Amino acid sequence: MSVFTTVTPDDLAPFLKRYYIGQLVDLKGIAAGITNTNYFVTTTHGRYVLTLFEALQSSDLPYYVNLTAHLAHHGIAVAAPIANIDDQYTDTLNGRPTLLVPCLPGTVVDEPNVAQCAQVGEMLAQMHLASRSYPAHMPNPRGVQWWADTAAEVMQYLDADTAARLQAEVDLQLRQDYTTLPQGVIHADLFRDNVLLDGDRIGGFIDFYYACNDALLYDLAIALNDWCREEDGDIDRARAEAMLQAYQSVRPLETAEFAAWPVILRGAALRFWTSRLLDFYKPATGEMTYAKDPTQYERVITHHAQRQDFWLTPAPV
Ligand SMILES: Nc1ncnc2c1ncn2[C@@H]1O[C@H](COP(=O)(O)OP(=O)(O)O)[C@@H](O)[C@H]1O
Ligand SMILES: N[C@@H](CCOP(=O)(O)O)C(=O)O
Repeated sequence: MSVFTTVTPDDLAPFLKRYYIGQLVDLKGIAAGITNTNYFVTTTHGRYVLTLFEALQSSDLPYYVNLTAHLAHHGIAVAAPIANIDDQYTDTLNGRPTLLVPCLPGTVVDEPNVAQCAQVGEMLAQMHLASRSYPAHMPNPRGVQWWADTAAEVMQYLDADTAARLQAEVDLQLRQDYTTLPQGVIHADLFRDNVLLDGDRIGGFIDFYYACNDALLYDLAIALNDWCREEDGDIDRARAEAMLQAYQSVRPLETAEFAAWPVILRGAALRFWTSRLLDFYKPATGEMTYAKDPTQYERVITHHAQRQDFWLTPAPV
């Protein structure tokens, strides 16, 4: 259950007076999510999601919040932040910075189909293009050096074989230079649980709190590694081809990206292998003890390392 800060209707009444969204009808905590407190807020005007940020400070929020406003302005399916009576997107409730957004249609899909993977690929490419005019810049706090530092921190807990494999992956990634690839704003965590789907249509991309500036191809690799992944860590060809073709129908990949693709897929997997190892062996105090399985991403890397064909055919010119 991810309601860390309790909000009662009495707490919310004065807060809602700072918005033009009607009177409170119902307030319900959202169980999904692992970082922030989220509530469904139903008013006489409609249904909204209220987020109370548990780790991010008010000063951290503008990059993410203005980004979603920018993307919504360009027609990308994201929840546009709602401004308060002072024309501010963020406010405060029960000692936490807050954000209020409309409730998007759809639900999280655990087992996506080919059409859904294509929709995600297409919208991801459109998100990459739409954010070219977004002026703010945020370096990736979880870039290659973070993978290397995190691997070093957890190495002591691993058996010798696993430690050697992890170190080899880190060394491989430290030899790459992804800064020469097309750069832009990336979501950086576009997993199945961060997209709402309404049938085969995207209800919305959510949870932009890892968004940053980095290689666009890396974002595509993160999404593909999750959306097209099978239980054993292998990638489903039909879903991968659909996602890549749909992405390229909007933003064809450049020659350098074709060359980088097999290795960046492993980098995108290493990002989550290391973060999951860290969550598993050194959970931060105050965080929920639930940690996702690190070996899932170790297996993804094993499959990528053995693969000859990476589903990319040049886009028609
Ligand atoms: N705009 C929205 N519309 C509908 N549901 C939402 C919206 N934003 C979040 N949710 C729901 O809240 C859950 C948790 O949101 P998320 O941003 O992933 O939280 P966390 O930051 O804690 O991981 C989502 O799985 C989804 O069910
Ligand atoms: N999608 C990631 C989890 C990202 O959320 P975090 O806040 O737990 O880092 C994964 O599946 O590992």
